[in-house]
Amino acid sequence: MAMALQIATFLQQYIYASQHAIKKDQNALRIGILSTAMINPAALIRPAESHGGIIVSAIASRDINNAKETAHKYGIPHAFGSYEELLAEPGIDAVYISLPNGMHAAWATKALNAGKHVLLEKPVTANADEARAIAGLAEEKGLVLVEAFHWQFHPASHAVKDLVADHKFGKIIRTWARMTSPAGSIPKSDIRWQWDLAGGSLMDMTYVISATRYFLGAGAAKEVVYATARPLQEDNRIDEAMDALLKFEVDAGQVVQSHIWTDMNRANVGFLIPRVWELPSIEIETEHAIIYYYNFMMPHLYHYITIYDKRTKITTTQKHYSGGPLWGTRGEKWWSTYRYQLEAFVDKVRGKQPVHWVTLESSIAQMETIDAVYEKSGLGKRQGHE
Ligand SMILES: NC(=O)C1=CN([C@@H]2O[C@H](COP(=O)(O)OP(=O)(O)OC[C@H]3O[C@@H](n4cnc5c(N)ncnc54)[C@H](OP(=O)(O)O)[C@@H]3O)[C@@H](O)[C@H]2O)C=CC1
Ligand SMILES: O=C1OC[C@@H](O)[C@H](O)[C@H]1O
Repeated sequence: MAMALQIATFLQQYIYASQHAIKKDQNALRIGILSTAMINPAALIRPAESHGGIIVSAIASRDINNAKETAHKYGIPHAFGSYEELLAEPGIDAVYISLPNGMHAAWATKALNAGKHVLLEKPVTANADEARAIAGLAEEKGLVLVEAFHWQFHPASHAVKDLVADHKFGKIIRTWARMTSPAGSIPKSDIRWQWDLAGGSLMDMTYVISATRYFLGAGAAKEVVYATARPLQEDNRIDEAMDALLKFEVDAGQVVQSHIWTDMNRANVGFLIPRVWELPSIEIETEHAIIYYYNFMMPHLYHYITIYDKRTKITTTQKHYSGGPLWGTRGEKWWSTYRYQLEAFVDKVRGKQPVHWVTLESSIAQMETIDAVYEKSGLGKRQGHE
């Protein structure tokens, strides 16, 4: 149901963000966008409307007409017919890269070399070698580079983290995370099905590993016990679905088993009914509780967190659309995950401590885990290109 969530977010953002458009600060950060990707309005353009500290000042496309059309539609002052031209523009402080996965590393490298801070779409690169290279470059240049794991910035995610962080319910025993899209919901021409663009279900639905690692507070998986890919009929190098069992080391040597499952072509019930209820979710079992976070990827639309206490056998439910352990009184109920992310990004570029951050170390561990799953499945690591 990932696409449906995306569409709902577009609507949510359209309604709320444009209603809350505010005047920009004099020294607002100027960000440019590389590509006219579908995700741009939800992830950056709309959220920026309600942030006084950032202006979307340029957009670049391989086709100048697309760039102009998008610029006109969203009131973006400058349009460029190539990504290089935007990067050469001295008035731009940062870029948002929403190119296909396989192009992330090459364009993040060019952007950093051009002196721009980078908000880079997930998955950060095609593989861990590329992630290490761009992380090293960002550090060398002293520029901000971050993987856009928007969901991690939402108050609901912090509330779940808080539930497991201090062993309130004992140690974590196991986790289970899934993300699926109904059969036929992603057109065959989509970048997600293209080997050359580092497509595949685990790459696109990388959230399942991100959520697992975030709640465990773990680095890269210690072991991939098994990884079973269901290859795409038209190209067996692409995983239409991936089912894997991983082992992560947490705390002092304790090992947790984590099941992850992605499916970009999830069979409908009786061939007809898309599983609309199957939103991205994670279950975390601890010694004393089972915690379930429903719709962790886009909690701003709808989510719930249930805590089943094994000792009392009572289930309680929580929802958090604002506030929480990290944001406190900052933020609004209508802020999307992307809006929270943008708040943190602007803070980081401005040298302020963001309430939460996706570190480069974490993005490298994320890609190491993805590489290991692909290797175990027999499909092999993904490759990047320009
Ligand atoms: N954070 C989130 O919630 C989401 C993140 N994503 C991530 O964002 C990225 C973009 O995804 P999505 O919006 O679906 O992408 P789209 O397919 O909509 O757009 C990709 C853009 O990349 C540019 N491009 C450059 N070279 C190519 C090529 N060879 N083939 C296709 N496009 C090319 C095109 O822009 P142009 O022609 O203008 O140059 C195109 O519009 C991915 O990395 C994806 O994982 C996607 C959806 C949600
Ligand atoms: O990041 C994403 O989030 C929403 C999904 O629709 C999409 O496939 C994925 O790229």
